[in-house]
Amino acid sequence: MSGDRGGVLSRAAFSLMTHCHHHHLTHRAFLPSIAVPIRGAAGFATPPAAVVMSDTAAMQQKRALRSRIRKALKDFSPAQRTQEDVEIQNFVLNSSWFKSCKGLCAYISCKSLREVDTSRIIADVLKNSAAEHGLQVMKKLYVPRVEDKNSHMRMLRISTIEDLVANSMNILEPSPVDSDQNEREDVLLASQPVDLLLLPGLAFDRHGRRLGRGGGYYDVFLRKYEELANQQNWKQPLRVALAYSMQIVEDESIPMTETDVPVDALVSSNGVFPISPAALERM
Ligand SMILES: Nc1nc2c(c(=O)[nH]1)N(C=O)[C@@H](CNc1ccc(C(=O)N[C@@H](CCC(=O)O)C(=O)O)cc1)CN2
Ligand SMILES: Nc1ncnc2c1ncn2[C@@H]1O[C@H](COP(=O)(O)OP(=O)(O)OP(=O)(O)O)[C@@H](O)[C@H]1O
Repeated sequence: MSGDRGGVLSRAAFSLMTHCHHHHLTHRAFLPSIAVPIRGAAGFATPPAAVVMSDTAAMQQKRALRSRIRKALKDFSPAQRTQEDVEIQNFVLNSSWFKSCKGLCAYISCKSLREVDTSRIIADVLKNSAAEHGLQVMKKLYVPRVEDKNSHMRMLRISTIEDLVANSMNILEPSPVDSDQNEREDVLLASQPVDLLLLPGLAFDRHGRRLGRGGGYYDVFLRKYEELANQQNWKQPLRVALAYSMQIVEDESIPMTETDVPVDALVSSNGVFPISPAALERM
């Protein structure tokens, strides 16, 4: 840590780091030395009170960071964006944790929001000819549908790209019922767990902190799913965020508030960066 510029947050981050040195990060050659797990093996540690800066200060800092990243994304050259889209999706598609996953939640990327493209990943999951799948069972895929403005989003199961319709924000999302008028399965009501969550966001850091678009949709969903998995005695799914290199920011830039849920790993055009102990074990 360089000095104490960040005040409370910086000291808190340092104390978190010193608690986590027993994870042998040096064994992972591809992991940058600054990537340090921020929670214990039991799950996400609620940060001590001192870690949480005043909520209004945090909100202002988040707002400023959002507009900085939005601007950078606007200025990102289409050619470079496309290149990173290809590389990021290749890292996911070629990974053992993706190949072996039986169920996942993923976002349907939106071009105008300049989100990391997920179309090849979605297409891969939904490809359904027996020849392509061999003996593998099809992965169950759940994608977001916004239900109301109160940070309420459901993850509904789709089986073809045709299940998606554009919403008022021009994001593709599943219709609530399928072509047979059956309710789609909600991942929070499913009898089987998912093992992977592919997450969007505006900014991320090497500790797994994540800044979303400010709706709280994902934070609320991630909490609910964590609770469900705990109740059911399921293994927690890996929370993996997809990020353009410009979306990965320095350590002190993303303030964490009480409701923020960190991610287990990042995938950027530079590779897969496991962060949490669960990620280090499984990736
Ligand atoms: N592809 C995708 N689907 C998703 C999300 C997402 O981030 N990406 N969501 C994750 O929450 C939910 C939808 N939430 C959203 C929240 C804000 C905006 C949006 O257009 N924000 C504008 C600014 C709007 C404003 O503040 O006036 C922006 O970020 O530029 C879009 C979706 C569910 N589905
Ligand atoms: N678990 C929760 N329960 C209730 N409100 C929440 C929860 N999580 C977040 N919120 C609220 O949602 C709003 C947006 O939060 P925040 O700025 O952290 O969202 P974000 O991380 O950018 O968005 P997202 O999670 O959708 O990507 C805040 O007002 C926050 O209090």
